Amino acid sequence: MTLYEKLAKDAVASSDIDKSLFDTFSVKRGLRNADFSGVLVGLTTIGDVEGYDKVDGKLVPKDGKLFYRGVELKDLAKGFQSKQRHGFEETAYLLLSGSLPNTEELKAFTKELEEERHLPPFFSKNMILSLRGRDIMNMLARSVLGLYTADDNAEDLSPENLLKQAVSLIAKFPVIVAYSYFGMRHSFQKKSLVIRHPQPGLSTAENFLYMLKGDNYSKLEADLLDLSLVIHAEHGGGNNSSFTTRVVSSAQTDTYSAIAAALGSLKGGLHGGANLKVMDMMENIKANVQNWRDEKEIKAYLLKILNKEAFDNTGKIYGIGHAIYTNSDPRAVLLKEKAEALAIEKGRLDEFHLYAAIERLAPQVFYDFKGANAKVICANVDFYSGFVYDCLQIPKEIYTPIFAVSRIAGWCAHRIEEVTFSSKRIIRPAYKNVCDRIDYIELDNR
Ligand SMILES: CC(=O)SCCNC(=O)CCNC(=O)[C@H](O)C(C)(C)COP(=O)(O)OP(=O)(O)OC[C@H]1O[C@@H](n2cnc3c(N)ncnc32)[C@H](O)[C@@H]1OP(=O)(O)O
Ligand SMILES: O=C([O-])CC(=O)C(=O)O
Repeated sequence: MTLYEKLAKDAVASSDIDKSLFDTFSVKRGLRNADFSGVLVGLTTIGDVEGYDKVDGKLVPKDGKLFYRGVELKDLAKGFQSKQRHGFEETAYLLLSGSLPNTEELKAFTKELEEERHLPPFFSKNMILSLRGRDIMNMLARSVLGLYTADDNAEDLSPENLLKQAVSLIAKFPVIVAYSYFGMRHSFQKKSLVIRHPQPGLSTAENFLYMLKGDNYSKLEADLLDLSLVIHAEHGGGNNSSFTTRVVSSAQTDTYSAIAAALGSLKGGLHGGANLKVMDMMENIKANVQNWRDEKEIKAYLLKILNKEAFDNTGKIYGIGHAIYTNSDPRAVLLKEKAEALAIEKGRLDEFHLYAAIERLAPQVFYDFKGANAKVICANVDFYSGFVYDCLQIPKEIYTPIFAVSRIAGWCAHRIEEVTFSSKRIIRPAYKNVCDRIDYIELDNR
């Protein structure tokens, strides 16, 4: 046995905690109650996620709703779309400040974003030439930590400084992602290094597409990317990356440290990284299901996935299930509409129908698999987003980074709330230790 095989065997054995002890000590696994609702750990005024009603102490599933500072997401989207305007900038303003901007405020905020898009000169050069990386989320996190050095006021926790840092990061994220993508391609795929400077007068979504593809993008693509940025921007305080932001911020550390931690969380396959997992899973399903219209064959394959006999053998159907949503995730509903329109335009309806069949059949297979007490599950935001990006010919490597380009707005709002609110306290829950006490043994006697 090698050293690592031995260490791994011992670590696995000593990490194994009897599941029944969680009940014995009333510990909520994953901070979730037995009825699947989350343990209440904080108060916020930022995002609100509704997925069920509690009636006589029981959860009653319902269609999902999402609110940003009290405004329902679908009303927000309808508002700017009906005026043929991009909405990410006003969404970010709403999340950071607590209210929708008027025309003057939006203009000033947009101008500030425009100015803040430029990376420090030493930084672009260093990042592209030295920051070799195989994963854009990892490169983004390292870049964020690097920006600490470029900020003379990095440790200042005053609300005004936190807001300056927030606007700077919201502006810079798309630039860093685009440059990191080309840097990665250059280093590892021997492709050309393309650096396009952000252009004045373009929205966040347009600038991002411009930096990726030059002028080679359509209005439809820009509108869809803008919508995607709006719907991914915030999801309450309990989602894994926003909670990470709050936990780390509660220690009174700097913005760059907190955001780098949040990026690490979002990258995970059960959180923002699920959009990439969905694409890999769908490739696997497409290759293994002969007849995409045969529901029986699709169900049998989904069951194999749940049984850990197919795809990545984890037993997870990615893009399905949510901590709060039950009947539907409103973001998936919005994306599905767009995915269908795109599929028609791009001649990919067969694929779209396969997605729609999996969205419909996965919950049925899940209930049969789990039995009567299974939680009610539905497609989540990550289910259709990859398909939409693929139709827009956006490279796979930046699916999860696009989530970050958007969610940075929500993270910053949560950080500001956590650092600023008057009843704050460092977040420090308890862990019950269930290890037996043992005597220290001298090295020669072990
Ligand atoms: C932006 C976002 O983060 S959206 C979520 C993106 N993630 C995914 O799509 C990954 C697939 N989905 C999942 O893993 C889960 O549904 C989560 C992590 C999103 C939410 O999990 P929750 O439902 O809150 O909690 P939990 O993971 O305990 O689920 C309850 C049970 O249902 C199972 N389950 C839930 N969703 C799925 C799924 N998609 N596939 C297989 N099993 C699932 C869990 O394994 C768990 O089983 P257990 O009680 O035997 O341990
Ligand atoms: O709320 C969650 O647990 C995950 C999620 O959908 C998000 O962060 O957008």
